[in-house]
Amino acid sequence: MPAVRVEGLRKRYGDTLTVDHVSLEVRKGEIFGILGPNGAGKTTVVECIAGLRKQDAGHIRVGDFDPQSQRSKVREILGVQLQDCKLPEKLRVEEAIRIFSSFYRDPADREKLLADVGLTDKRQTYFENLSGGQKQRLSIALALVGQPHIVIFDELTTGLDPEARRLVWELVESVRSSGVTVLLVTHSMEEADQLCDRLALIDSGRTVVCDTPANLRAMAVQALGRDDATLEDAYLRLTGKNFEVAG
Ligand SMILES: Nc1ncnc2c1ncn2[C@@H]1O[C@H](COP(=O)(O)OP(=O)(O)OP(=O)(O)O)[C@@H](O)[C@H]1O
Repeated sequence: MPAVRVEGLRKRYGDTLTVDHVSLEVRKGEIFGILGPNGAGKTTVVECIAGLRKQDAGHIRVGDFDPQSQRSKVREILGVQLQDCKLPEKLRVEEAIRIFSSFYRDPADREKLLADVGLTDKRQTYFENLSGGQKQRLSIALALVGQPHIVIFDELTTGLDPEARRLVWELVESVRSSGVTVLLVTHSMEEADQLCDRLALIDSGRTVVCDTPANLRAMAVQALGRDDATLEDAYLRLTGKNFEVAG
């Protein structure tokens, strides 16, 4: 059984069809990327997967469960870090982890979690005084506090400097090594190429292709006759659009 299965997902906001027939399958134990430009509909897809939005059409399964009708079951196996995690400014790191732990029957060990995300020495620090990278590492800890089997990370590294981004990438790798399936939303080609085992390329609310970064690059190499073809070239080839302006 796949970790997550999405078939023919559609979601409309008013008159706009934001997600139009997105289908994808996330295998257990992989880092699966949803890659697309800003506004492509990536967040809407993962919000439907998490049961935070109701789709207009299509089927979603998280493990064996339907996020709409079995939301509490899905909450037991799915951890979510959504874009722009904002906590009260005067909340300390360890208070945030304690509060989130209280939502779960069998929460993770709080000391281990702090150590795993490299925030043990920041436990007494207010949220407002954390750096961007530390805030993102805290948001990863909060997504993992319920010991999920699958975790969604949405735009984890946007705005981080290269060093902070590298630390977050290492953390994502170690989350996967611990046996958790990762569904990663990103608009960074580099991040997708670096971290993901497989990707769904999303363009204007549609899945263009699902494949490994290496296969997508190989496709672009063959199509363009250039050995240095990149994921970006593959995107351009598949959509006819430049990634930066496609959303
Ligand atoms: N609640 C809403 N009501 C109306 N329109 C919305 C709503 N949420 C998102 N949209 C619109 O749907 C489109 C897709 O948004 P979404 O956040 O899913 O895209 P995204 O690919 O995650 O983009 P980004 O990378 O910028 O976060 C955008 O045009 C956005 O403005």
